[in-house]
Amino acid sequence: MSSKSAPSTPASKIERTLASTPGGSKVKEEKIVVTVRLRPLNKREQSLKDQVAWECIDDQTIIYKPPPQERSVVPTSYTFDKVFGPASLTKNVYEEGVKNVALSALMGINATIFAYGQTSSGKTYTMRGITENAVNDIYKHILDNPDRDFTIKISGLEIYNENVRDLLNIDSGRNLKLLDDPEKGTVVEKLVEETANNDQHLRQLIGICEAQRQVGETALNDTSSRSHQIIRLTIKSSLRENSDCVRSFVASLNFVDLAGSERAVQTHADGARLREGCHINLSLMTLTTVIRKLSVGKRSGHIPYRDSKLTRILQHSLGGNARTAIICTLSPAMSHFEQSRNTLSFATRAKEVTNNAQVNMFVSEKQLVKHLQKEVARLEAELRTPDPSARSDSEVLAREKDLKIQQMEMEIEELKRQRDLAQSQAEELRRKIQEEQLVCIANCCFVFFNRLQDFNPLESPNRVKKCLSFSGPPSPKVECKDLARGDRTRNTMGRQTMRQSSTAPFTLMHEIRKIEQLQEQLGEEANRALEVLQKEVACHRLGNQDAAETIAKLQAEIREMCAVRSEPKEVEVGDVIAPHRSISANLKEEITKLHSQGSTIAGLEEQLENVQKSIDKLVLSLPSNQQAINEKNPKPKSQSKKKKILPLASSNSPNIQNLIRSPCSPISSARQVLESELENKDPENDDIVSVENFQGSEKDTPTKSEDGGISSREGTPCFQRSSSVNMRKMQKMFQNAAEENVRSIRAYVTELKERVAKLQYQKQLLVCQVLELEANEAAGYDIESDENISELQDPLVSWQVTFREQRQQIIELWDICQVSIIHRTQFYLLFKGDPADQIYIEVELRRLTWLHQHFAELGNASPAPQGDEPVVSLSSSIRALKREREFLAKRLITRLSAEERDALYIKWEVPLFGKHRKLQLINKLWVDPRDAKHVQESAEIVAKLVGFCEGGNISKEMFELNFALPSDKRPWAIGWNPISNFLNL
Ligand SMILES: Nc1ncnc2c1ncn2[C@@H]1O[C@H](COP(=O)(O)OP(=O)(O)OP(=O)(O)O)[C@@H](O)[C@H]1O
Repeated sequence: MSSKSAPSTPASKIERTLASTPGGSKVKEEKIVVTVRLRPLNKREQSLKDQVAWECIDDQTIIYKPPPQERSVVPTSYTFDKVFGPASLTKNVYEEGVKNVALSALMGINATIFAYGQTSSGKTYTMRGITENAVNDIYKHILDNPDRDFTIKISGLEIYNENVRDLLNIDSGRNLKLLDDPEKGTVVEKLVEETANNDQHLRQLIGICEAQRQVGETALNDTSSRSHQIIRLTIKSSLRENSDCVRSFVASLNFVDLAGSERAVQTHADGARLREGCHINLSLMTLTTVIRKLSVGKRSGHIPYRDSKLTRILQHSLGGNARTAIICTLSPAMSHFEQSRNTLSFATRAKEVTNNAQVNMFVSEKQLVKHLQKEVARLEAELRTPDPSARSDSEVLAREKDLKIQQMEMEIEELKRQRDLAQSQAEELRRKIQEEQLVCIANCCFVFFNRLQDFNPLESPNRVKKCLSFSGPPSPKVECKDLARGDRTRNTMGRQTMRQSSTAPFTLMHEIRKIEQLQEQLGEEANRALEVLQKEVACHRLGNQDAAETIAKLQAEIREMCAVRSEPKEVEVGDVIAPHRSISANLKEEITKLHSQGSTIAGLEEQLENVQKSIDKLVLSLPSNQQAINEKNPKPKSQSKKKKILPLASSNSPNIQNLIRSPCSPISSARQVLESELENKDPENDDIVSVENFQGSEKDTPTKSEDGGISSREGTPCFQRSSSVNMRKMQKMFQNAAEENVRSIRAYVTELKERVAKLQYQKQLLVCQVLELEANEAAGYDIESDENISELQDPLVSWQVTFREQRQQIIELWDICQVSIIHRTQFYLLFKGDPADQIYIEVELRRLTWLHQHFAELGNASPAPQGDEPVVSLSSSIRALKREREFLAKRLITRLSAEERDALYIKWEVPLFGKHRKLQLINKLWVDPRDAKHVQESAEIVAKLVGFCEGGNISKEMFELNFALPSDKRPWAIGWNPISNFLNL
């Protein structure tokens, strides 16, 4: 903004939040400005001789003044941006508390001022004065800034019983819809917006809005506002004519007068007033939740703006693109202490909410057209008088770009030239080496030829041929022994042979024979090396003894398990009800069967554990792991050498083959690759292996010749390169395949475990049924005529309906039987009506029914302990539940922040500063089984305290273990008789 247009009003003070140049729209984070206003005691309060509970001790602190009889309570103080005592004027509240925020709207920043507080605390009284003062200042600013053109529009709405009504068009009687606009956010459809011609007109329109608002009489306020009122001014401003600036400011300024939070008991509300009160409290609760969530950071999860129309409309003002000021109004009366403290808690949290206000600018079409016309005129003038020095920026840029491209092209050319030069140099070098080798061979032949001529001219052609057959080619791989001593030898060859020219013919013959012999040896050596290599490859293919044995064991175990697994299939879900008929005939037999099933399942789990161990062993025996182990625990040299050469030493175990044949195993393909690699091996490579072996093998393929240069294969770089690359590749392939197998077996084992868990549950259900039947038989009840069972078997009964009914029964039985609230929470959060939950719901309902009967039979009597069995009685359950609540109360400290705790105290109406408030809160959880919301919220709190989340760290299969004693690892193995074992909580 130019200095010319800078506001001369105190609004200039708010530059800290402004993007003060029209060119930028910087976002600035800023906390909500929170002030508190304490009104004087009103006539009603005075007449009731109500005491003053609050005092503003300075301009930022308000404290609670406990009555003399409450000496023990430490005075509590709250600090805010500003606090205003009973004697303060609304003008002061405006000037010191909200003016800066309100006038931001004049410079394109959205602003919202709202009043929050209990009914009759002075919200309307304060907001009227604030609006009046703001209007005055807005028009003062307009007067002070004649260079800018301002447009002010006004709209007014109220949210009454969750309906949005247009206060400037009340006759329409419409409930206005809220629409989502991608740019503007929530928009109220068809809301009338009037343009204010001047300040008087604006005041008049505001007056209309206030007059149309729903007001009613309550015990606390003769003119109680029964709706939330939002008066919105939209302020646009742009620089007047002759300005180059095309951008204009636009912002909205909201004055929000909320309906007061109220207690029906205090307002004596009934009928329509009570209904209004409910809506008011509900939307204020959403506002409180939004503020609470925003106060712990915007990333604290979902912010429920959409839960009420109020928060939806005010979304920008709550943590969004706006500056916001909240005035919290308080009654000083002791009788309103609780409500006042709730207001202060709200204010405390609101202080932590951060907004991201930015300057909102728009380009007016009129201004834009004007600007473009000017620009066109300037360009036309430029074209008429071309001036090279006045080139446009884009031309300069294009030129720079062209220059850069040219430069890069030149660099590429230079690089190409250098590359060609290097290639020709390399070519030249290669050619020279070949020439040198040819000279060397020619010399050699010349000497032989001369010698043979000396010896026997008639035989010479054959001899020459033979000599050339091994010394001729330039390749170094077939150089004869004398020639193979290296470059040095090769270079001096000519001189040596010249010196030998006088050697006797038989010496020469001997030389030739020796070379022939060496050639033969070379062939043999190559063959031997190949054999060793093939053996090694074969050994690798077969795997090592340990792994093979493990795999054999593993397979035997899996086979055994498969056999065991088929047995419990008799107890499938569909069969659960079936035993009823036979049970009534022969209960004993069924019970024995169940008992044996228990041990079968136990056996199955043991088997599973064995398999798991075997898998772990197998994983350990894999080459990479083995190598890691060897590195960790070095073995004696001979052993480690064996491992190194044969990491998967020979074994004829068929098991590995079985494993390899497993459909998910890639090892079969790995094997094919292996074989094809050997079969298709390039003969050239054979040569390389043999020659290099010839050059350096001694340990594994010793030769007779000491001076033959044949040494150990180990440590020969070329050998390692050619064979160990393949070995590593093979090991890797085997390892991958084995790991793949292990993974598939693990998945299989997990699946089996899940089946075991399910069987266990089914067994529990069966046991419950048996007990029920036993009890019914004892009572002479005819099982066949049991309607409940026939209903259970009726496939037409909708599961969802049944689920809801049964879950409600369960919740009520939990309450009656004083069941652990952690257990309730887990169960409640886990089983939400999925058809697969049927069995769990069934079991829970049956065991609770049994428990209920059991408690009823016991009455107040303390049951005698049966051996080691824990005694279950209602009183023991109550005691256990009490301990659990105490435990959870302690967890409130560690699991929740102070703010979260305070929010809960407020929500659950626990005095914020009361004694034992943590326990008080926990004692309020899970106490109303008929209130679904209460149950849900109780479960959420307990879940948070014990640290489990839905779909997270608890699973249905795990859940069943909660029926068992913590010390009991295999609940099904105990047998059904002491049912209290798994009913114990
Ligand atoms: N600071 C104050 N000084 C003097 N009187 C006040 C002050 N605040 C409020 N009052 C008086 O208290 C009464 C209730 O105030 P008001 O209607 O503004 O409360 P409210 O919070 O808007 O109530 P509701 O939520 O029920 O609408 C009014 O008669 C008002 O004049």
